[in-house]
Amino acid sequence: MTTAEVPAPALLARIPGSKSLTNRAVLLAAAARGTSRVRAPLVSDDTIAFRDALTACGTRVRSSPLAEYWEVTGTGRGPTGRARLWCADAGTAARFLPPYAATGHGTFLFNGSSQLRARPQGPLLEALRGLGADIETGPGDGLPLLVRADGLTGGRLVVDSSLSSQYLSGLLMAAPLMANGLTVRPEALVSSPYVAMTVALMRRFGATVEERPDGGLRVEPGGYTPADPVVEPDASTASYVFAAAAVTGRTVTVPGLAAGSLQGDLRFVEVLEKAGARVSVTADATSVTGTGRLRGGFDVDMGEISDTFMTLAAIAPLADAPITVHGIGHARLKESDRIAAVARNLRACGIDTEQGRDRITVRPGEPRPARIACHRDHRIAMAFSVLGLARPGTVTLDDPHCVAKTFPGFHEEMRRLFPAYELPDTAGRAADGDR
Ligand SMILES: O=C(O)C1=C[C@@H](OP(=O)(O)O)[C@@H](O)[C@H](O)C1
Ligand SMILES: C=C(OP(=O)(O)O)C(=O)O
Repeated sequence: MTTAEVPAPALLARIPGSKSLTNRAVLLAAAARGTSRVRAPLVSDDTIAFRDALTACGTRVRSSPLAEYWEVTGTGRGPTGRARLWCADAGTAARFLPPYAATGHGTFLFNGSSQLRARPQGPLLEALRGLGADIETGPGDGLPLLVRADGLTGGRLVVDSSLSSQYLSGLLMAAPLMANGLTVRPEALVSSPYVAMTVALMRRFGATVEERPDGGLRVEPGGYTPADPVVEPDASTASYVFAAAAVTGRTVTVPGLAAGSLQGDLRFVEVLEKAGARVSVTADATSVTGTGRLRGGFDVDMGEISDTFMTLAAIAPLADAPITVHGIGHARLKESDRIAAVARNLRACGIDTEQGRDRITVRPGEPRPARIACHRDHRIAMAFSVLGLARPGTVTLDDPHCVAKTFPGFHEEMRRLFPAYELPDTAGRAADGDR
């Protein structure tokens, strides 16, 4: 082999913990009687908001000095007393915490940023009211909401899960604290891997959950027992460094994100494989090796892994043929209307796109420099940063700090891995909504 043929060494990415696993683990630990340790938690805006909301209603959480673990002391029941819970931008807080609060006794006022207040809560409220919970809301069906809690007996429910899976996850996690447990069937479930993650973690904390032949789930009463789960690196976050591997022709490895992962978003690597990258998922790590070119000419359903569709869409102009993503209508209801935001930003780069209710097509083209409107959506910022890595000088983010929702050190890690990555101007941060 000549020197020219020696492959560049793999880049080892340091990807912080999963937001979804951290927030589930902290909630289940709060509901368990005794002390749990949540190891390698994500420390970011979303998980700090979630942790602080739980602390506000009486849970003790202590971080080890370097946040290698959070020690959570739970009471074995729902919260008691009066508290205000600030959910910031975190959909998981707004959807997981009200059902937990309703199993307790007291009054709990939930609120969040203007971005979060615009996100729908209707199916969750309907389900909780169907279980007898007393909940007051403002004029819409979102936050703010007041839960006047007096315990829940549980029962049977059908939950509209067409807008978000988080309603079902929230109800499931509260179910072991209901006197008679819960039998629940989702209708039109999106993002189903997150429900599988919920069930797996509930079992880890000692709950009994059975799958029923009609697609429903039966959760037995009896609460939770403490556990010491290790949080995996976040698979949605890893999608940016994997995409970066694909467009730069390098190999990126994420240790700890491996076969048997509880995160559906790890399947994003299969999408990169379609686009021509080489992928390896072993018992210890996942690696993606790119060619520096992207193969297009495919149409892919990303409904179950919709947090990663933008990672693909932002680099899709670099492919040799159009790429269509479908099944992602619910991505319009997240931190931004993500289909519209991606289309508008690509258009600003001179790229031709076409959007439908639940789809987007991106046509090949050479992006021209543009200021990217992040809409305070961490994933818009991170996805377009990968395009900026592939085409230096094209991408300026209007709010580079918004990555802090799930990965405060994103830009620095991209720069460490890829010295050519242009660090954004870090002056200023868009307001995070009126509190
Ligand atoms: O349960 C979870 O942890 C999540 C579920 C998904 O939301 P939807 O179910 O609303 O699609 C995902 O987009 C979000 O980032 C995290
Ligand atoms: C949709 C997201 O977050 P959440 O719903 O948890 O606010 C996300 O992280 O992409």
